[in-house]
Amino acid sequence: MAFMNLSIIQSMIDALDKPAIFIRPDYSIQAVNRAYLDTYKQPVKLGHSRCHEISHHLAEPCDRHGEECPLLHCQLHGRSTSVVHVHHTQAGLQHCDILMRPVQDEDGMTLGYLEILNKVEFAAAGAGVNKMVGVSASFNRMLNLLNRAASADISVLLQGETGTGKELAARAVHDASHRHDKPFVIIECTGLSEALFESELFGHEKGAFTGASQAKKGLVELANGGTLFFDEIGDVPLNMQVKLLRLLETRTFRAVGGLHPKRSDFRLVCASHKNLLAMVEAGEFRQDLYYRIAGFPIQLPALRERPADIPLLVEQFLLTGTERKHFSPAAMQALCAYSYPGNIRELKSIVEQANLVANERQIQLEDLPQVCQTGVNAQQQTEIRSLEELEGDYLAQLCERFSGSFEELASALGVSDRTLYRKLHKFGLRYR
Ligand SMILES: Nc1ncnc2c1ncn2[C@@H]1O[C@H](COP(=O)(O)OP(=O)(O)OP(=O)(O)O)[C@@H](O)[C@H]1O
Repeated sequence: MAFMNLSIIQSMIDALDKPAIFIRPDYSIQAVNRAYLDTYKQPVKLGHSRCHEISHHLAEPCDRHGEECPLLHCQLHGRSTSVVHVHHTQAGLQHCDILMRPVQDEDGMTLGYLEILNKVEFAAAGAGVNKMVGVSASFNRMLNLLNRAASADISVLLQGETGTGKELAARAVHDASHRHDKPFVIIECTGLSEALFESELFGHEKGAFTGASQAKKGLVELANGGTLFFDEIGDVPLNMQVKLLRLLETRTFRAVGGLHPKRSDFRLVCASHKNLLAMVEAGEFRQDLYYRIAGFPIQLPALRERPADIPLLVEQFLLTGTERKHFSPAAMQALCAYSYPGNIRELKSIVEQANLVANERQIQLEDLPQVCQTGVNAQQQTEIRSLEELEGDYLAQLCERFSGSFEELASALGVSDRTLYRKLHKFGLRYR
C-alpha cells in the first residue's frame, strides 16, 4: 500500500475519539489511534501485531474460537458489518461492538479494513455489577441488536420466553439511548381493565369520577422525553388496542375528564412472551398495531440456547447471599444440564434457594430443588456411556430444540460450520 494512503488513514483514525485500527486481510494492524492504545494497554507493533492478539490474547483469529469474525464477513459480502465480541481491555473483560468497514482505493481495490470499537456499557462479561451478564455468541448477537436499536429512536419489540431478561433489555435500550437522563416508565399490561387502562395511561382531571379528588398525571405524560415500556403488550385486550394505536400514531392523548389533547414525546419499547404474529393471524392482536410497535423486533434467546452463560449467571446470583458460597462440581453440572422453562428468573431463584438451604460453604447436589437433580441422578444410575454417544445425543437434542440458524448453532457450540456438518453427518442427523 502506498505510504500516502496509510498516512491519510492514520490521520483519519486519529480524528476519532473511539478506539480504532486499520488492518490488512492477514489481520496485521497497520495504523492505530490513541484511544485504542489506551483501551488495550498492549504494545502494538505496526505491521506485525494482529488484532486478535491484542483484543483476545489469542494467537489465532477469533472465528477459530466460536466468535464471528467481522473481517471474514466483510471479505465475503464486500460491505461493512458490526458484531459484539468480548475483549481483554485495560479495565478487564469488556463487551465491544465492533464496526468493520472495507477501505477501497479509487479503482475499487480493497486496501484493508477500518475497525472502530464501541464499549457496550450495559453488559458485563464478569459477575459483580448490576448489568446484563453473559458471554455466549447468542447473547452477544442480542447485545449487538440492542445497541443498534438504542442509537435510533425506533420502536423496539422484545420477544422471548418468560424470564429471558426482556425488562432488563428494555432498560438497557433506554440507558444506552440519548434519552437516558429522562424517565423510563413501565406499563404492566397484564390485568389492566378498560377503566384502569385509560386513567393509568392518560391520567385524570379533578372530579373526573367518584374518588378523583385530585388531578393525576398518567404514565404517558410522565414518560415525556424518555422511554415508555409496555410489558406484556400481547395482554392488551382488542378494544383497548385501538386507543393505544391512536396514541402511538399521534403521540397525543386526552386525560379522563379532560377537554384538551396533550402531547408526549417518548421512545416506545414493548415486550411480549407471546408470539404476536400468531396472535395477529388468529385475530387476537391488531395487525396495524403490530407493525407500529415492531419497528425493530429483537428475539431474546432462551437460557437453554446459551448454556455457556450459566456458570457466569450462577456466580452473579451467588453474590446476593450474605455468605460467599460456591457450588460443588456435581451441583454445577446439574445446574448446567437443566432446561430452565422459566429461564434466567428460574436460575436465579434456584441459586438463591440452594444458597439458603446449604449448611456448608460448598453447595451440594442435594441442596438443589428436585427438578434440577432429576436429570443428573438418572444419568448417575445408568452405566457409563461413551463421550461419543453423549455427543450424538446432545446434537440430536439441539437439532430439535435450537431455534437459530445452522451457522448460529455452530457458533454457539464453538465449532466451524464444516465441523458441525461433519458431526451431524456422522450421527445421521439433519438440522432443519
Ligand atoms: N443477562 C442477565 N444477567 C443478569 N441477570 C439477568 C439477565 N437477564 C435477566 N436477568 C434477571 O432475570 C430475572 C428476569 O428478568 P426479566 O424480568 O427482565 O425477564 P422478562 O423476560 O421481562 O420476564 P417476563 O416475561 O416474565 O416479564 C430478573 O431478576 C433479571 O434481573
